[in-house]
Amino acid sequence: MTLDAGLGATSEVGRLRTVMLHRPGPELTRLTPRNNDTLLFDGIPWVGRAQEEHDGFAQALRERDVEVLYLTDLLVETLADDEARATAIEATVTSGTTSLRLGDSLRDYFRRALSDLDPQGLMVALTAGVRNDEVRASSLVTSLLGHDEFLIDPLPNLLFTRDSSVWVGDHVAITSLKMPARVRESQLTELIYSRHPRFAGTPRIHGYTYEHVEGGDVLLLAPGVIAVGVGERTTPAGVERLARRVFADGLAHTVLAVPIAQERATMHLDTVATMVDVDKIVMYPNVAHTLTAYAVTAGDGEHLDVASAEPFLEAAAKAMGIDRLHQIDTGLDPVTAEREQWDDGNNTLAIAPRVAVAYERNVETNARLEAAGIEVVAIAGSELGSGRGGPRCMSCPVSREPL
Ligand SMILES: NC(=O)NCCC[C@H](N)C(=O)O
Repeated sequence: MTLDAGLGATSEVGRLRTVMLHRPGPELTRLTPRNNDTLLFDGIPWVGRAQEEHDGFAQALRERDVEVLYLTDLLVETLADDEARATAIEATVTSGTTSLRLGDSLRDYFRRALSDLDPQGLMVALTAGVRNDEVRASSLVTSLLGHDEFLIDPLPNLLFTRDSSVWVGDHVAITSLKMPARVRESQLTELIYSRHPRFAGTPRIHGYTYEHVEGGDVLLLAPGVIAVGVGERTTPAGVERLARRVFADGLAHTVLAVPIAQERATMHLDTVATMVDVDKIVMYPNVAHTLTAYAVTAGDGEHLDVASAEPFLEAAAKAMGIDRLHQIDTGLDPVTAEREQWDDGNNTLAIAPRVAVAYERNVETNARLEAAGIEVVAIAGSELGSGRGGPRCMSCPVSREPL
């Protein structure tokens, strides 16, 4: 197996060649007012409109010569292989909360029932989940659980492909997602990256059973410099493991560990800041003066050298070897800034230096981006946004040109 020489990314802004998205599908139809909080959505999206908005996003990327891969297509292609199917089924039925919910009889039932499905049917079962009233099994567990309870949970947050894997150079990190509703997502990316012919053989730097690291926290500020948010999702131990590994594999010389508030509004570092040029960052102004970073570099052997906390923008510029990392949206009034941050105004996806996809609704932040010379590719996201993620969250760059 020879790897595609162009796989991977060393920055946030190198010309985007290939991206992995997930077009919202039947998993979103599983959301109800009773489960949306647990499933990490702030509302019940209008699924058809969310799909239209997502198609608009994909189209905007294709019009700029970006190849769009869909996670579910890759998954169905991967599941064509018998061994991959068996691995996927076993991982699902033995996965933490699912395994505990099913018990022995239903676990065995699902082993058989899922292996009877074709790759497309299996993909739908794994992503949209299976409700109690959708199985033919009858057991003590099916009798006692409510008819509309999930035996296998749906994965509505697959939409946010940023979080379930992240490329660092030509290596891929299979992330370890913190929230129970998302844990199974990276079993699927693990399967794709290890068994899909396009990716098999890609070197790894993390795994889904390791300490928590989520892709939305990982920002490739410049070749060799990675910022990692540490807050609600990525843990201190997660960034420690990642740092050790990227140093050992020569993928970075500095990791900036960036504490962020453990709150839903700032669940990942990319909810407060994203790169839009080699030396420009759009950043939630209400945190700009308080955000700090611990610069981590390789020490002797396994030891890591950890510098004292410094203001983020200063630590980043120093590590990147530039005079200044310019913050774009200074001057936004705090209430507008708060509203637009909630709606992912700072969560942009750069297609190239100074060209970034952003939600159209964040008019004030977008105006500042334009004023700073950034071309804003505006997309609709009123329904997509109910999952609290913007263009960066909804995309996993698989290939970017080096700067
Ligand atoms: N990188 C990101 O900020 N991703 C957005 C994830 C939203 C999802 N509903 C979650 O709570 O995990």
